[in-house]
Amino acid sequence: KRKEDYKLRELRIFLRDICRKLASNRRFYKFTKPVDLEEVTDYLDIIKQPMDLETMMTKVDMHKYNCAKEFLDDIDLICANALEYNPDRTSSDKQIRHEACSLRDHAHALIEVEMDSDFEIECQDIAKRR
Ligand SMILES: Cc1noc(C)c1-c1cc(NS(=O)(=O)c2ccccc2)cc(C(=O)O)c1
Repeated sequence: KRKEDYKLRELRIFLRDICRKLASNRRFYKFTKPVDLEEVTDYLDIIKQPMDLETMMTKVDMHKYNCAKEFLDDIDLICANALEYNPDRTSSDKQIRHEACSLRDHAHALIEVEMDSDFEIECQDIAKRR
């Protein structure tokens, strides 16, 4: 195995831990699974690229993320989807928008604190080459 394959394995171990922490926070419950298209029947009319934390965990296992930035892009997608699908002044829409912004900020903060910045730079260089 190449040296960079060991780096990417270390990245996967790190991202699984981040994903687990986010998915186990009760505040982010609505983002843990794909939106149920039987329950939310017009979801795909409005949201063209659904995303959720379970799907992200699968993407980690399938080596889809080569750096933390790519992982955070999917977190930002979860948040953007929730803001787009739930835009109204109702309390339920406001609540899910608040939860979505909290998920986004928590994820960025967790990675900022726990990730060595040089390691992320090395991963982003690998990502560019792939
Ligand atoms: C996410 C999301 N984005 O737009 C909307 C609207 C939601 C969303 C989706 C669901 N129901 S769900 O079956 O798709 C589901 C349940 C548990 C975990 C993950 C998804 C419930 C709620 C709610 O407010 O209770 C909100």
